[in-house]
Amino acid sequence: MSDAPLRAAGLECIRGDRLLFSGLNLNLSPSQLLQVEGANGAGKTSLLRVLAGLSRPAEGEVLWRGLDIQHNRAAYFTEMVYMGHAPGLKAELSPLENLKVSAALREGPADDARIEAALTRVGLGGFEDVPARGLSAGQKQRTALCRLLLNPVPLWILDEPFTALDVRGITLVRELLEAHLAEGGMALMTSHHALEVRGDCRSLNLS
Ligand SMILES: Nc1ncnc2c1ncn2[C@@H]1O[C@H](COP(=O)(O)OP(=O)(O)OP(=O)(O)O)[C@@H](O)[C@H]1O
Repeated sequence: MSDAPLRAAGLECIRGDRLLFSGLNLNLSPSQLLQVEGANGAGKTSLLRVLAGLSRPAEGEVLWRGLDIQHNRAAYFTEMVYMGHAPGLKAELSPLENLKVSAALREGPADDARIEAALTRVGLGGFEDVPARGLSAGQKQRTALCRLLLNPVPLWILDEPFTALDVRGITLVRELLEAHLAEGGMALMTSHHALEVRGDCRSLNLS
């Protein structure tokens, strides 16, 4: 049996009256990236939500370090970050405030200097105090990416992380992924962009 930290076996997913996939197995080991590919509507987001423990499969199980994530959600959520389609920011709060709130919800109060350094790293120096409703789509996405820097966890699950990003933003995500893999992290990702990431990269096609 594989000793990969993330293992899924026999996954089946049905949305409405459509069977999206069945009998799906996957493993993810340290320093690996798995890119989930497929046409619009193939079930990529549905699969990522199941792997993140946000929805339940019709059949099968997802194991994290050998334990079913549905029965060990609290432990799983301390070791995994999920970034969905939407950046998930409160419109009236600034990037600094949004990140303080999300850090406080996860690992306790965060220090401003660390958050400001992360915002600078993602190219948002000078925008720390602008309410999120006044940011562009790409700037909101960059704010969301800061969560990866501020909350170092082994597993990233990223649904379309390049949404709204310009060329430099796409390079930034690639660099973050490469550093994460080099440190032994794991990542699952969907993307319609072809992306060359240095490291152990695999793909799973749902079409
Ligand atoms: N809440 C829902 N209720 C019913 N069907 C849904 C729901 N959400 C998604 N679906 C259906 O499930 C299928 C897969 O959707 P999903 O979002 O997983 O696809 P995707 O591969 O991520 O697509 P895209 O590339 O467009 O983001 C689609 O046919 C969609 O219509």
